[in-house]
Parts: sequence; C-alpha cells; structure tokens
Amino acid sequence: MEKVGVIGGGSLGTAIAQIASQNVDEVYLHLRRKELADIINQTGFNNEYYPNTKLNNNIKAITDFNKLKDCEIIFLSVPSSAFRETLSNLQKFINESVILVSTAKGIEYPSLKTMGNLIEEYFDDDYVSLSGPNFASEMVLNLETVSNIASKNKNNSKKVKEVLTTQQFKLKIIDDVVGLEICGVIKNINAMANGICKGMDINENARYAILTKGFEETQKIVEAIGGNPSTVKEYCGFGDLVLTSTSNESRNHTLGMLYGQRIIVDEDASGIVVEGKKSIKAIKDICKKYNTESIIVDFVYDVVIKHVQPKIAFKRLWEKIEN
Ligand SMILES: NC(=O)C1=CN([C@@H]2O[C@H](COP(=O)(O)OP(=O)(O)OC[C@H]3O[C@@H](n4cnc5c(N)ncnc54)[C@H](O)[C@@H]3O)[C@@H](O)[C@H]2O)C=CC1
Ligand SMILES: O=C(CO)COP(=O)(O)O
Repeated sequence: MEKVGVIGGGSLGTAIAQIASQNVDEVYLHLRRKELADIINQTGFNNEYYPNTKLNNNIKAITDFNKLKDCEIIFLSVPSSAFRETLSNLQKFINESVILVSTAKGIEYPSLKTMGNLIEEYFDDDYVSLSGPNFASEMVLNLETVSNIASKNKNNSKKVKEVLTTQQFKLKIIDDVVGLEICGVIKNINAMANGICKGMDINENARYAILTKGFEETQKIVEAIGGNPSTVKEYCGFGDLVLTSTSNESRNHTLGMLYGQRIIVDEDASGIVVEGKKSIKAIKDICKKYNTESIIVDFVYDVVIKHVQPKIAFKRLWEKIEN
C-alpha cells in the first residue's frame, strides 16, 4: 500500500503512524498545530508526546486535510469529543473508497452514539473499529501488543490488518463492531472504579471482586446493546479491562485514584484526555435505556458526577455485591 493517513498527532495517533510506517510508503500524520508539525518534519521527533522516540522517516506531519485525498486508509485517532467535528471537517476532502478506522474509546453524549455511528452519519457503515489492551507509549516503541479489529466489511478489516501487522503488533479480526466499541468505553469506567478503590486503599480481595463484577456487567451491557457477550473475553474486553483497571499508566485509573483520595482536579484544564469521565453519563443512560443494572457504573457515577463521598459510595456498592 502506498499511503495511509492518521488524524490526531497525540499519543495514540503517533504510535499508529509509527507502526503503519513499517508497512507502507508514506504516512501522513495530520495535526492541528503547524509548529508541532514543523518540529516533527524537521527533527523526526514528536517532542510533545514522545521526546525520546525517533519517528520513521516516511512519516510526514501535515496540517491540511487535502493531503489525505490519496490515502487508502485513514485512522481517526482524536478523542471522542473531537470525533464529530473531525468527521464533519473531513467530509469534503476524502474519496469514497477510503477505509476509515476508529481508534477512540468513547461515546457521544447525550446522543449515545458510538464513534462508528458517527462515521455512518457522515460516511458509510463499512468503517473499521480498533480496540485492545494498547498503551500507546508501548506501541510507539514497537513493543509486543495485540489489538482486535471489527467491521461489517471483512475485506476492510483484512486491509487494516495488513497495514498494521508487524512482528510485534498483532491483530485479531472479530465480527462484533458494537461489542468491541462498547468494551472500550466500559473498561474506562471500570478503570476509574478500581482507581477510586485503590485511592481509598481498599483491600485487594475487594478490588478484584469489583473487577470480576465489572467483567460480568460488561457482558450484560454489551448484550443489551446488541453486541455479542463473548466479545468481552477478547483482547478488547478482558485484556483492556484488566490492563487499565490495574495499571497506573492508565489515565482513567489514575483519575479514579485521585477521586478516591478526594483530590479533585480540573482534568479539562489539564488537557489530558480522560475518556471515562466523559462516558459516565452516557453509559448510565444506556443502562437505563436497556433496563440493565450496573453497580460499577452507579458507583463511579455517584463519586464522580454526584460527588458522593467515596467511603459512602463504596459502602453502597459493597452492600449490592452478591445480594
Ligand atoms: N493513549 C493511549 O494509550 C490510547 C488511547 N486510545 C484512545 O485514543 C483516543 C485519543 O487518545 P490519545 O491519543 O491518548 O489522546 P492525546 O491527548 O494524546 O491525543 C489526542 C490528539 O487529538 C488532537 N485533538 C484534540 N481535540 C481535537 C479536535 N477538536 N480536533 C482535532 N484534533 C484534536 C490533540 O491535539 C492530540 O493531538 C482516545 O479516545 C483514547 O481513549 C486508545 C488506546 C490507547
Ligand atoms: O485505552 C488505553 C489502553 O488500552 C489507555 O487507557 P487510558 O486512556 O486510561 O490511559
């Protein structure tokens, strides 16, 4: 393949560009800021996100969507809150045959639309979604990683797999697009739930009971929304749920810990992307809409949205465990 595009030159977009650049002639990495694009093109470093990692020479930073016209595949690696705006801006610049790949783990509120639903609104339904236990900081270093991809169009999944597969980065194709996307959203809420418990210094037995419950409830929610509950056993389900619920590298887990310690930060002002916080109201509404109870979603909603004291919220959560 000759050219692929990546929109969003942040942690994940830069890592995706670095992986794809091993298999294609040219990767266009689209950024908003010209200063950063110039630095990448002049030095080969995205010094804001990866100051110590040299990017491959065939990665070209761009700020103009026009350059994406000849790309066969475009990865959308902006946060979910920027997804609609990005699709709308992109509409007049790309050809019909392009394969769009969503890598965001979020959901639109209050529409409750997945990123795939948004792509359908502006383009068509043969997009590909990618999700897995994938810290971008490891991917950019070519460390061993597996991700799931799903699409209604198997050929498109195969093409995306071809473009990203390296000796270290593996991809497994599955059929369940909505299940894959929802797993990526709910794991962020579980990462926050476990972070809150860790921040409160809740004992390990209890924390892993909560993680087990989170796994079970993810299956229920995925099924309710029309996905396949067995998707939750995949890399995008179990793998990502456990990774981000237990690692301090996860921003969602870290924000949860701060809430557990009653340190309230203005993460919007920090500019750090915490998808879980943005998804709580949406998942709460989804549970209500599909008549599905989730004690983990309620716990995070209580602490983060309603500002219930973590101790009181935990007591309520524990009362509901296996009752
Ligand atoms: N960082 C990670 O390890 C992983 C992130 N993801 C997902 O990828 C998505 C992006 O996350 P990160 O790359 O980590 O975030 P980031 O903050 O590192 O990068 C986001 C990029 O999007 C750009 N952006 C923000 N708002 C924009 C807008 N309105 N229009 C155009 N560009 C905009 C930012 O300038 C930045 O370059 C999230 O949904 C996240 O859940 C998924 C897997 C791993
Ligand atoms: O999704 C991720 C890893 O799979 C990244 O998690 P955080 O957004 O919590 O950092």
